Amino acid sequence: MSFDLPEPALDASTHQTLPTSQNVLQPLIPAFDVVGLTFAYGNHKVLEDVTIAIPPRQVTAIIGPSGCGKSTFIKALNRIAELEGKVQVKGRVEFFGQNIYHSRVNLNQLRRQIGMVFQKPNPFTMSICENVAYGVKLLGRPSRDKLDEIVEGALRGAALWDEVKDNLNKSALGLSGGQQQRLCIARALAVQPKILLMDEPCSALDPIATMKIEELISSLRQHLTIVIVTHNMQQASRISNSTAFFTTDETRIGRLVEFGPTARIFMEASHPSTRDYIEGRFG
Ligand SMILES: Nc1ncnc2c1ncn2[C@@H]1O[C@H](COP(=O)(O)OP(=O)(O)OP(=O)(O)O)[C@@H](O)[C@H]1O
Repeated sequence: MSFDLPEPALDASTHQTLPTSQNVLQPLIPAFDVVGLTFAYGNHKVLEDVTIAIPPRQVTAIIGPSGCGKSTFIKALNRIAELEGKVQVKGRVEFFGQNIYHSRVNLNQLRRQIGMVFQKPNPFTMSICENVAYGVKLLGRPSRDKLDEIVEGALRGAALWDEVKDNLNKSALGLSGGQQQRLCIARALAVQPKILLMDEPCSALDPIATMKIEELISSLRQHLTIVIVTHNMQQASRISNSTAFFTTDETRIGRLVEFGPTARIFMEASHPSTRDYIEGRFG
């Protein structure tokens, strides 16, 4: 793994803000500033020279054909890709100004701030309440009342509270697929992340459950930065502010082709391969 710049690992919550004319505090820096990222599992290069600045408090959709490295890209953003084996990383990934590949980065703290929701809902084999409280208890020992408050807040935040409030001690495995996915979102929210990475979170869900997750994403973006991988072009156009199109060629190495406001990417993409992909001509 290569680390470009030696610098202290700071707490990302210390990033600077400035008041705007509307007197609203706006972050000055991207949520993720990725420069020249090249990523390999062992010697298998999957991404090359990806440069992208992901805006804060927006939804960014990552689209592209199967195998172009979309999941790998988001798993490189919270360094969970390396849990799957040896990886090689070149380039720079800054999270609110911190180089996350610096050797002194606290990975637990990093991953707490960058939550992740996967394709298949993966609730733990425990009660609904224990699922949401799980990460909170790992971080400290809140009082019972505080924990109850956090669990309720996270379940409300994930638009699940009304459906489960009378069954908090029942097994999470008894929930429907869509409810399980919202429970996983609640579990991620409970530790107050700054970012939510979502890897095709609706691909295992029916249209109604998908609609609920999309509504949830739209409400969460007021407070959170969301990066979502999706194969569903309509979903990307409905819920995202910005879209990044990745693709690969005969080398099987993924590259970022184009990134910009979703409306522009969908209406007048600059690159022919982006237009071909969006219009369903390949992928
Ligand atoms: N843990 C891993 N070890 C080795 N190779 C991997 C690993 N995970 C993914 N790959 C390889 O990396 C490449 C990109 O995979 P990735 O899942 O990131 O693509 P993707 O665009 O998300 O694909 P899909 O849309 O099909 O989910 C593929 O060739 C895949 O086989």
